[in-house]
Amino acid sequence: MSGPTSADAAAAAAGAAGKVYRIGTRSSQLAMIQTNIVRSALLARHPDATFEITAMKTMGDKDKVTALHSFGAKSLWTMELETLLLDGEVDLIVHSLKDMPTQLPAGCAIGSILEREDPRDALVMKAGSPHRTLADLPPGSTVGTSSVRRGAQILARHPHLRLANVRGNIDTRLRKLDDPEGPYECIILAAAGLLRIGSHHRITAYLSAPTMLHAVGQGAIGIEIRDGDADVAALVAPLSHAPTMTCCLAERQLMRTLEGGCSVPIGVETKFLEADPAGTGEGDRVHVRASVSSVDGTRCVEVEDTFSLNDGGAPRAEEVGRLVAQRMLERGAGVLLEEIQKSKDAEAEAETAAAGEPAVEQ
Ligand SMILES: NCc1[nH]cc(CCC(=O)O)c1CC(=O)O
Repeated sequence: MSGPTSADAAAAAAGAAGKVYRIGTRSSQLAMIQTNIVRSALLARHPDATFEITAMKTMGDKDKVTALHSFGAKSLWTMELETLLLDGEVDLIVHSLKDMPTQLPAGCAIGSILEREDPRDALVMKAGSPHRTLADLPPGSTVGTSSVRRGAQILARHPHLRLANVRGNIDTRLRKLDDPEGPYECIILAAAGLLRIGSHHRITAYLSAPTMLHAVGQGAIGIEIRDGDADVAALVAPLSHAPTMTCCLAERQLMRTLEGGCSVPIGVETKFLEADPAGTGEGDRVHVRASVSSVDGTRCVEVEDTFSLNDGGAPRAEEVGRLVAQRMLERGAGVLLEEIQKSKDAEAEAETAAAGEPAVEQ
């Protein structure tokens, strides 16, 4: 993704005055907060333009979904908004990058990736729980998560714990957690969501490598635009945060290469390492740690390395993601992915029969 030139930016700034831009978003609390972050940033740059918000419930927000896999589970959060985008009903969409499929529909593109909030997962204990860590929990305690990635990593280190699905938006999940009649002793949520909705006080502990690698794109906000819409591209490009963009493009390419589109236990941790200002000759680098686990957590392929970026921009970031994925495949990740695909196919069949709920959480 090449940044706009200053001439482009100036043209866009001049061109935006008096215009009305429509921003599409989900209507959840977190989605609205993230959309307002984007709207404020745009308004600060273009005080003479108008930015309207079109909020909707997507299929993923609704509790029951019939035959979900026929749509590809991953697009449940984005598909209807993308239809509005392609129809010209909205001009840009604000998403949690984590919820954006790695393959966007034809005609759609990522216009910007904003600076990442804390990408780690967070452990949240039930209100009043005396426990502070997963290791503290008595055998058989129930951890609420619908994410196969989180579940696999928990079972790998804490096979004495039990997993149970918990669905809904963040506040719904917190409510289900605190229900005295409820089954959960704790739940795992993205720290970013809790921080953004102002619920940092609910974070009992941050989870990170080697215990828990986070989801691809977690904690970052992505802006989706129409491919080739130069006006909107120039409008949103300055909102991008280059280090976040590098890390997230690498993570997304890793996932794409592994073809782990939806509900596959791929965990990552990516750190942008800025060039040493003392001038050791080393340019910017990126440190990547990534894993694929079996769903029960008993097997895992992990790769960790540091890569030079050499000012290679988006193509280099994606090359790094591809390299890490290839190393993972060389070390046997393909077998794990195949197994997971098989069990997902079987699950999808059962779900069609039962018109069950989606398991799309990353
Ligand atoms: N589909 C759920 C979702 N999508 C984005 C976030 C949190 C914010 C983020 O990861 O950027 C969450 C909730 C969660 O995983 O706890």
